[in-house]
Amino acid sequence: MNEQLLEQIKELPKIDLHVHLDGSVKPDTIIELAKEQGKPLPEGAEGDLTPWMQIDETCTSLVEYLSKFRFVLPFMQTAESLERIAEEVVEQAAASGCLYIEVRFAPLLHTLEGLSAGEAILHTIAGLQKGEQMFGVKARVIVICMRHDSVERNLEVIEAAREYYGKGVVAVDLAGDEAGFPPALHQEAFELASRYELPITIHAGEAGGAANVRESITRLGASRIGHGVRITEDPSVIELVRTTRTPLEMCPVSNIQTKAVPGWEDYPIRSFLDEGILVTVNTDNMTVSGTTMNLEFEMLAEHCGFTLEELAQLTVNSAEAAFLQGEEKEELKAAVHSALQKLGYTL
Ligand SMILES: O=c1[nH]cnc2c1ncn2[C@H]1C[C@H](O)[C@@H](CO)O1
Ligand SMILES: [Zn+2]
Repeated sequence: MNEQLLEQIKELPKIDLHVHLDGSVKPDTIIELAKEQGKPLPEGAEGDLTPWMQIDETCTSLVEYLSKFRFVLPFMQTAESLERIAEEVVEQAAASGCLYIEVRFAPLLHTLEGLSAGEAILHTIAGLQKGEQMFGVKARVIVICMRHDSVERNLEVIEAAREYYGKGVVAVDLAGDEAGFPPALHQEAFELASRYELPITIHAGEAGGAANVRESITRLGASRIGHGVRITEDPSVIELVRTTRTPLEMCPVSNIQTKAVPGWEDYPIRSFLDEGILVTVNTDNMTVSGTTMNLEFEMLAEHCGFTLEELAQLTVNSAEAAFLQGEEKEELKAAVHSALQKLGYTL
């Protein structure tokens, strides 16, 4: 690929609106946490843990992809581990030139050793704040309800999210096995979120069809959609997403790995842009997917022919889609325009 473009991509500011905390743990950190916490690593897991934590090209589905998360969760049950991992996510985002990130995680996955959902949120926010100070990347939390959890458990998650809304938390989400658990199962939890005026994003149209995207917008009150690649299956859902200006948090490398799309030649991002959809590009899981924001942009340049200006436009879209106040969004957009200008381009 064009060497100059590769260099310029590194200089471009980025925004990652869809990155999971537990999918973005540095392998060496798990080795250290295992020692500190006196927990054994599974038999055979020695040296570089990357193969244990990263999906490979043989992955056939989202369910298989999700199996990778089981490895890290036992080491993410303490205040210290959540703070450290959150801080290190900010560090990794800084290395890709991110200005702003929204880091998501499911508090109930971190309550196996006594932390409450609220405490898990508190310590994740603390880690992000430390990262923000150290690495200069603004960082906020999106609180996840898991699809396999009961309505009662997820109502608890919404209550905990509300407690920290405006104090580090910016929104709530629904994640996990989309094919096995349709959006309607969680209507009650998201009705509560709407009553509390918590912004909502929902994973949909990844391992499930376009109808899930429609349901997430019309029944669960989503104002953003995680992935959404499969809206290609229904022109009326494309129209809904377009006319409601619902941003799509696309995660190209992850979408190829989970087989949400068959391959790069079918990746619909350019057609979505042409149709006037507010598209954003994100990592999903830096470790599980073996990706970074720089790599996502490189892939788009290589496989979808994106120019530097088009990539910068994606970051402007992300600023627009961010769960931030208007003024903060304008600041981010101005930073993108000025960085692009320094590189000799304008939008
Ligand atoms: O791409 C995804 N789709 C649905 N669920 C996901 C994806 N990436 C991660 N998750 C799940 C697994 C994690 O344990 C959970 C909380 O971050 O969210
Ligand atoms: Zn995700």
